[in-house]
Amino acid sequence: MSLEVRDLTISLGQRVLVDRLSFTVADGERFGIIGESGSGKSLTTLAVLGLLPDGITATGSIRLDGLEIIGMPERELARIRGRRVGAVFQDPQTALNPMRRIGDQLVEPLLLHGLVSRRDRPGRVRQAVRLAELVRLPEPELIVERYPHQLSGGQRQRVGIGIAVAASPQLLLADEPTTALDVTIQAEILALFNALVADAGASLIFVTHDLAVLSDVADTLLVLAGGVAVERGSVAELISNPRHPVTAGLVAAARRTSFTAEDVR
Ligand SMILES: Nc1ncnc2c1ncn2[C@@H]1O[C@H](COP(=O)(O)OP(=O)(O)OP(=O)(O)O)[C@@H](O)[C@H]1O
Repeated sequence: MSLEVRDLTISLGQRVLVDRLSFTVADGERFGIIGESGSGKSLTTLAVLGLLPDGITATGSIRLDGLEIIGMPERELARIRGRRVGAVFQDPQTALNPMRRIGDQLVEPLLLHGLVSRRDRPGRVRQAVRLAELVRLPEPELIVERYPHQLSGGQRQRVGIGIAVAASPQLLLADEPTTALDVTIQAEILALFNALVADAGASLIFVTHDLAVLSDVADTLLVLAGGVAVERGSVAELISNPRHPVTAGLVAAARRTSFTAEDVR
């Protein structure tokens, strides 16, 4: 799945929140969007999903395999979300429904897109267990019967990822999916993203404020500041030779926290 964003401008009335942003994500590419809080990362990913909050508008062009997302009617957007583009957000606690079993939530996208029948209970259970296995949840047959509060934070995020990849989308959007997790769990989840996109041949857009995280899951990087793209390039290149002060600040912050010895050499 390729994504082509051209002159994307996101506004709230007269206030421009994202200003003429352009980037391309090739088929199978792992693309990172990084920037400080308020730089426009989340609005950019929401625009790709056609999910901007009420009152916020987008102009320009967002093409998914040539299909224009901006101005697309809601019914058509609903056919794309979950099916062609999967999304994982920061907080698995609020993304999951506390009242529904894990298995039911995992298969929801399959039901929504007609890939399994609501009447086919054995089929639904099989699919739920398959997805639990895919995201490496322990005891898949048992865990699909549980409720979100019975899982750890890392396990809940695995469920969130399972839901995102359930209908085999060819583009996966991840907005700070590891920010709420502690560092060891974070590393496991990043490894899972890498394995899933490699196995599916899917493209990944990974959004974060933490360059150390991106060095593990992205090849190419776009740096946003105040709604504007200030720098772009390969992750290795930007880490070793940041040109914009914002990028240099992100490199310094990552060095202080969790770069491995290999990254900072
Ligand atoms: N629903 C909204 N109403 C008004 N302004 C908004 C809304 N959502 C975002 N903004 C504004 O748009 C700008 C970009 O926000 P966005 O959430 O995309 O930033 P971000 O880089 O994802 O930050 P964070 O890492 O804190 O989520 C910010 O100035 C923010 O205040």
